[in-house]
Amino acid sequence: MEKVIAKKKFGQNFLKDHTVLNKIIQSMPNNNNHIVEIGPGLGDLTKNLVKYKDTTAYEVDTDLIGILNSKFAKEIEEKRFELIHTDVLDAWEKKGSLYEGKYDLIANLPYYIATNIILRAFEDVNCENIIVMIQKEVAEKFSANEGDKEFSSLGVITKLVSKECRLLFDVPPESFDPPPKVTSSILYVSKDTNVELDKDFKKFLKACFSQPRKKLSKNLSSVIDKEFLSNIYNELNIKETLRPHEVSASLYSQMYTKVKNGKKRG
Ligand SMILES: C[S@@+](CC[C@H](N)C(=O)[O-])C[C@H]1O[C@@H](n2cnc3c(N)ncnc32)[C@H](O)[C@@H]1O
Repeated sequence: MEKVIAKKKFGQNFLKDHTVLNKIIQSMPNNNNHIVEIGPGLGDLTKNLVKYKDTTAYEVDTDLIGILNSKFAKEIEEKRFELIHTDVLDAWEKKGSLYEGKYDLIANLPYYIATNIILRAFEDVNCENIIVMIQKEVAEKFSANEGDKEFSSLGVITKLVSKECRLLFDVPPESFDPPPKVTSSILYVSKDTNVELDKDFKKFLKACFSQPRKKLSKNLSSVIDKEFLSNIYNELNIKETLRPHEVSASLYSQMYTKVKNGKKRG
């Protein structure tokens, strides 16, 4: 077969390391969920996924569609594999969910939109578990704990929407062809499907973390009345000197509820 030239604009770094592929498969949750893969690429991970479970994959690159259709002709015929040729973010926009039943997202993500994809998967009510390869630095933001210097709005959101979030293992650039410039990590998130975040919560967090090294009270005082803010701090027993990364996800959630209720009244 003709050698495929990886396209930078689609974040194509094909995973070639069999040990890593096996470790991803071994990390799959033991349940009856369908699998959704984003960006099957040349199908190396896909080949392993379809051995275990029915899979739906979304691929944007037209040049890969023919290759995948012939590689997985048997699985497509047997309805164990469905390949959807589209930009996955458009699919979410149009359909709301990537699959009509409960599913786990398992993928080596295109890094240029990895954060967006994970945040979108958090909102997709049918997605229960997420096992994705992303840039290590980004994975550390998602899995950070309060007090860690990496704890940001991504960490707060992840804590609130998940039962568990962990970095499973790191993957060096040499495991890919072509090798990316950075180390990668596998991120595992088990979602708490009962939680739905308020649509304006992200805007509130943006204000909270606008100047991450300043005091949280300073960041909030530019969007909230000082006296109202001081009352919230007193009611929730929050120390005035705390920086944004030192406040727990649950306190952020309680503060947001008070701000929202206060605004409704005011
Ligand atoms: C890092 S590669 C992973 C390829 C393959 N899964 C592997 O592990 O070798 C990312 C894949 O995502 C695809 N991709 C990039 N942007 C996409 C988008 N917006 N929607 C769907 N697929 C996309 C790329 O074409 C590529 O196949």
